[in-house]
Amino acid sequence: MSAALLGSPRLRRGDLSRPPVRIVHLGLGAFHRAHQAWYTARAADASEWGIAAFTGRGPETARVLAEQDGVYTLVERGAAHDRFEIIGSIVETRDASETTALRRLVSDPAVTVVTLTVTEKGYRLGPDGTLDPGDADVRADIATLQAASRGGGVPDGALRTMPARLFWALDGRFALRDDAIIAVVSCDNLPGNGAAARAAIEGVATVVHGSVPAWLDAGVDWIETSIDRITPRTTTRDLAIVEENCRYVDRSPVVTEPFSSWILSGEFRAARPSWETAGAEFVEELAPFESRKLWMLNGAHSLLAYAGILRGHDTVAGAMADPICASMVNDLWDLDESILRTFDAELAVDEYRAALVARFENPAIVHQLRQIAADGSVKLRVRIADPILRARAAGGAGDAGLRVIAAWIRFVRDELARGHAIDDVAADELARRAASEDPIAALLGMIASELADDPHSLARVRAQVGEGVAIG
Ligand SMILES: NC(=O)c1ccc[n+]([C@@H]2O[C@H](COP(=O)([O-])OP(=O)(O)OC[C@H]3O[C@@H](n4cnc5c(N)ncnc54)[C@H](O)[C@@H]3O)[C@@H](O)[C@H]2O)c1
Ligand SMILES: O=P(O)(O)OC[C@@H](O)[C@@H](O)[C@H](O)[C@H](O)CO
Repeated sequence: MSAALLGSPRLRRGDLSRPPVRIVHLGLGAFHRAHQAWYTARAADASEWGIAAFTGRGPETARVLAEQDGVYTLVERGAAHDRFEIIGSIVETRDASETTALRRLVSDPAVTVVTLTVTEKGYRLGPDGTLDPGDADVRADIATLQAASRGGGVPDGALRTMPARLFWALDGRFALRDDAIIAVVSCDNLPGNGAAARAAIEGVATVVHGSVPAWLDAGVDWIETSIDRITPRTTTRDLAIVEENCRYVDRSPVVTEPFSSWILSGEFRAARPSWETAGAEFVEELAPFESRKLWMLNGAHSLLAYAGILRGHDTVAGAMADPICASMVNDLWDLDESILRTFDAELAVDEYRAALVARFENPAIVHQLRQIAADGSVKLRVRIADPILRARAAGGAGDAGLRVIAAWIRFVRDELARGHAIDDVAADELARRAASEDPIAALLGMIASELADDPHSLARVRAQVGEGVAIG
């Protein structure tokens, strides 16, 4: 029976408890709801920790979830069957434009945690890891904040970027009490994501205040995390599956895989949920775990996205079933592994690798390659260039990684040749470089200038782009 014919009631909070707001989240997308909100809901002290979540760009998710009192269904999709769970940790949902409410909530002393999933590009950092002064939205936000510091206000909708919004909210908190410690927990796929969040806020604060405010480190704990749970975009078919199985209408369910991991590092001087009771791990040094995840999972995802699309595939599972793509993934993992094995940490690379194969091959998770392919100019630096550069420094060739960059260059050029718009935060710059005298060197330099300056890397990428056979 079609879901539309079932006439089921709308999902509501009902008897599910409503914990008080003590966490503010920025970036109310699918991943936050599959991951941090799920860990918070399963923690032993879940009844004490409610989340007020803000979208990043548009009001739709906040509006739809508000109609359901913030409650939604988490569909855990294994290869053989779905498991349905109602999550109630989000108790308030708001649009990104509501910065007055954001500042009020972050200023509440009961709130001691801010989490972030605003995408890699949402940090507005340049290649040197500091706030990008060339970003027009950043410049506009700084002008708004400077006007506010001269006595004006910041009307809702005036701030466009996460760094400015979070700065404005934290500045409000510390204007009231300078000892109100809070933790900012970045959950985006960036290496050193806590430091990245700090750099973004520092960049805004330094211009607006003329100096680094004391609260930046005295008041804020910048937590590093490695976050892992494959969460594709929800489809209309998923809404129907939820209604058919749960007999209620949920207009905003989230579908995710059974696997989940959250590794955190850093001191929380103020209170936080006991996420460890829900399976989160706390470690002294995060970097090795983060490299394992970003290089092996996200790096292979990007490989499958570009090589897979070039070879006519749509999804991760579809591309993994292609022996050429699967063999490229294996080669990339050999490269990653050769570096990870030199790290002083128990990384269980063999087990991680075997688990990744099963996760990527899960036929029930329909993860669109085009979703992963977006913003390659930002993502490849982290996922692919980093292991190549380390391999080159250790005397290796790094060819398996260079092949991924070659696939990306072919993808970009193919898309442009077909007249398609490239889904990338630097789409204009990509088009400019692709039309330059030496497009391969220019595009490679966008991922890492060191690779464009390295004769071996440039020659390999030229050859691999030219070969074409292996990737398309
Ligand atoms: N989906 C996953 O499997 C997964 C897994 C691990 C980590 N992550 C991290 O979470 C991020 C979000 O993933 P998702 O699946 O929730 O995506 P999504 O598209 O469902 O949600 C993204 C959220 O970020 C906001 N956003 C987008 N661009 C922004 C910008 N420029 N500035 C501020 N906010 C912006 C959106 O409005 C939305 O709230 C990823 O980019 C990644 O860093 C995702
Ligand atoms: O979310 P992005 O865009 O950074 O990357 C796309 C995928 O590689 C990513 O979402 C993975 O599914 C995720 O990181 C798994 O934990």
